Formats: sequence, C-alpha cells, structure tokens
Amino acid sequence: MTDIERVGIVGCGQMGAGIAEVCARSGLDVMVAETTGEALEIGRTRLHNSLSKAAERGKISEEERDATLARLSFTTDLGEFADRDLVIEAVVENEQVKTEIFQILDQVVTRPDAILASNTSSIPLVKLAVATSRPDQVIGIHFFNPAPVQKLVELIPALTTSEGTISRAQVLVEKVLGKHAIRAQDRSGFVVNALLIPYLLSAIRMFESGIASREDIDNGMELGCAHPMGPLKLSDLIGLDTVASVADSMYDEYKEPLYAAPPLLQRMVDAGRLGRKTGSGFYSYA
Ligand SMILES: CC(=O)CC(=O)SCCNC(=O)CCNC(=O)[C@H](O)C(C)(C)COP(=O)(O)OP(=O)(O)OC[C@H]1O[C@@H](n2cnc3c(N)ncnc32)[C@H](O)[C@@H]1OP(=O)(O)O
Ligand SMILES: NC(=O)C1=CN([C@@H]2O[C@H](COP(=O)(O)OP(=O)(O)OC[C@H]3O[C@@H](n4cnc5c(N)ncnc54)[C@H](OP(=O)(O)O)[C@@H]3O)[C@@H](O)[C@H]2O)C=CC1
Repeated sequence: MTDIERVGIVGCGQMGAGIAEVCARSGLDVMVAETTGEALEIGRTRLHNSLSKAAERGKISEEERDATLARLSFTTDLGEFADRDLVIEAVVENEQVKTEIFQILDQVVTRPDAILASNTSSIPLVKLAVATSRPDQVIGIHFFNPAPVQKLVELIPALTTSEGTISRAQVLVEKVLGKHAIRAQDRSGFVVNALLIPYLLSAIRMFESGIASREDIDNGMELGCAHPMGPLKLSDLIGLDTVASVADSMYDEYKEPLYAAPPLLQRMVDAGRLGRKTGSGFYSYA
C-alpha cells in the first residue's frame, strides 16, 4: 500500500507531537527531533500524556498504547534521520528557521527517494523546495489542530514537486493515516487558512474596537453558528504567534488589508501572551 515505513518529525510542539502520535498509532516507526534535551523531554511527556488519555477514554487499548510508545523514538540529532522515508517538519512558523532545517535535512537524509514535507500553515512550499537539492521531493502535508482529532490534511505540491511525490504522500495520508486529503495550490494560506485567518483577525478587530466582549463574540459563533469554539478561543488554541505569522505571510503574498494583523494581536505576541501554550491569551488557562 505504501513504501513509507520510517518517519521523522522535526519539532515536538503541539503539532509535531500530534502528528507523531497519528503516525505512530497508524503503525509507522516514528523518530521525533527537538533542539534541546529539555524540549525533547517536554515533547515526550506531551506524547505520553496524550496516549495515556486516549487509553483512559477507551479510544485505544493499553496494549495499543504500549505498542505505539514502542514505535516512538526521540533525538536531538537530526543526523539520526538518515534512514527516514519521510520527514515532516513542524517547527515554528518562520521561513528562515524552516529553510535552515530543510537545508540540514537535505544533507542528512540519505534515502534517495525520501520525501521532505512541511506542516507549514502559510509559507510557500517552493521556497523550502529550492533550499534542497531535491525540489521534486518536497511537499506540504498540512495537518489541523488537534492532529489526532481533525480529519483533514491539506496536500500542497510546490511548482517543483513530482507527481510521484504527490501520489505517495496522498496514499500515506488517506490509506495509512486515515485522514481526508484535499489538494491546494502553493499560495500562502492554501485553502483553510486563507478562509479561516481573515475571520479570526476580524474577531480580534471586533474585540479591540469594543463592539462586544470576548465571551459574547465567542458565544455568538458557538451558539449562533454551531462552531465548536469561538474565534478568540480558537486563536488561543492555535497560538497567537502562529496566527500572527500566518497573517503576515498571507499579507506579504496578497497585500490585502483583510490579512493585516490588528495591532492588539501583535501587542499580545510581544507580551508573550500566546494563548493556551503560555497560559494566557484572550483567556487565562492557569
Ligand atoms: C493554524 C493552522 O494551520 C490550521 C489549523 O489547525 S486551524 C485550527 C483547526 N482546529 C479547530 O478549528 C478546532 C475547533 N475545535 C474543536 O474541534 C474542538 O473544540 C476540540 C476538538 C479542540 C475540543 O473539543 P471539545 O468537545 O471542546 O473538548 P473535549 O470533550 O475535551 O474533546 C473532544 C474530543 O477531542 C479529543 N481531544 C481534544 N483535544 C485533544 C488533543 N489535543 N489530542 C487528542 N485528542 C483531543 C478529546 O479526547 C475528545 O475525544 P472523545 O470525545 O472521543 O472522548
Ligand atoms: N498551532 C496550530 O493550530 C497549527 C500549526 N501548524 C503549523 O505547525 C508548525 C508548528 O506549530 P505549533 O506546533 O503550533 O507550534 P509550537 O509553538 O507548539 O511548537 C513550535 C516548535 O518549533 C520549535 N522551534 C521553535 N523555534 C525554533 C528554532 N529556532 N529552531 C528549531 N525549532 C524551533 C519548538 O521547539 P522548542 O520547544 O525547542 O522551542 C517547537 O518544537 C508551524 O509551522 C505552524 O504554522 C499547522 C497546523 C495547525
């Protein structure tokens, strides 16, 4: 069904950990890389806790949890990714950081047919592809938060990506990981964020201008439109640094005011109020 058995995940933040969990639960051998031993321990704990919760809630058996954990390994040395068939990069939404990681992956991943993928929310894939010597093997594989729950994955081929890379990625996403894949052109924000981010920015502008309280804005969309969470809660879940970076990428691409980050968002990022991950954003998570 697939020739991809060994997967590397770069970054074990909320998305890296979630993608690693999805891959390991699907039977793949998964190695996760972080920059420091401390970050690795935080990531490992995040994964252990999530799998234990899944077992407690009866979504997986205790045997499945243990087998999944046995398929996960951890490293701070990207050199250990030499034998990976697929690497999914899931570090901070910053073009320079991601470009440097793709340059390193190009050096260390020795399998000639390995796919180098990014979970980027908005950075044009072609920029990462041309940083490598194998631009035909670079593709966007974009999961949604929380990755173990959300069924969608966007596949974003760059102009340079080969048909073979696209079809191998699609088989993996649909047949092995059991997700629903949609295809998007390599334009900043792809399909979902191009629609979602302007909506989140509008909600932040509405809050900033005092039209309604944060609770009323969120209740409006939860109770009026049956969204699982309102836009300010959702911004806190995504991470305000990520929302701001995605908005900036899309603004760079299209120069449309609807993608311009409102001042309040940037001030909150500057203050380190990034949402759930720092314990404070539009709401408090003490
Ligand atoms: C920025 C980008 O590039 C792209 C993006 O990802 S945009 C963001 C996309 N995500 C969304 O829009 C999230 C919208 N919100 C939701 O779907 C839901 O509110 C939510 C799944 C986050 C939480 O759901 P909830 O009903 O409020 O809470 P809760 O009851 O705790 O969780 C519901 C289920 O999800 C599971 N879940 C919640 N968070 C989880 C996590 N981090 N990992 C694994 N499972 C999780 C729970 O275990 C629970 O499962 P069961 O019902 O089977 O027991
Ligand atoms: N949040 C979301 O809802 C979604 C995010 N994405 C995308 O996934 C990616 C990761 O987002 P998310 O997991 O939320 O972010 P987190 O903030 O949770 O994690 C960021 C990760 O990047 C690492 N990192 C930070 N700075 C650097 C650096 N200079 N060099 C190498 N690694 C670094 C962090 O490691 P350390 O802990 O050591 O700093 C951590 O592993 C982004 O591209 C984002 O756009 C995609 C879908 C949804």
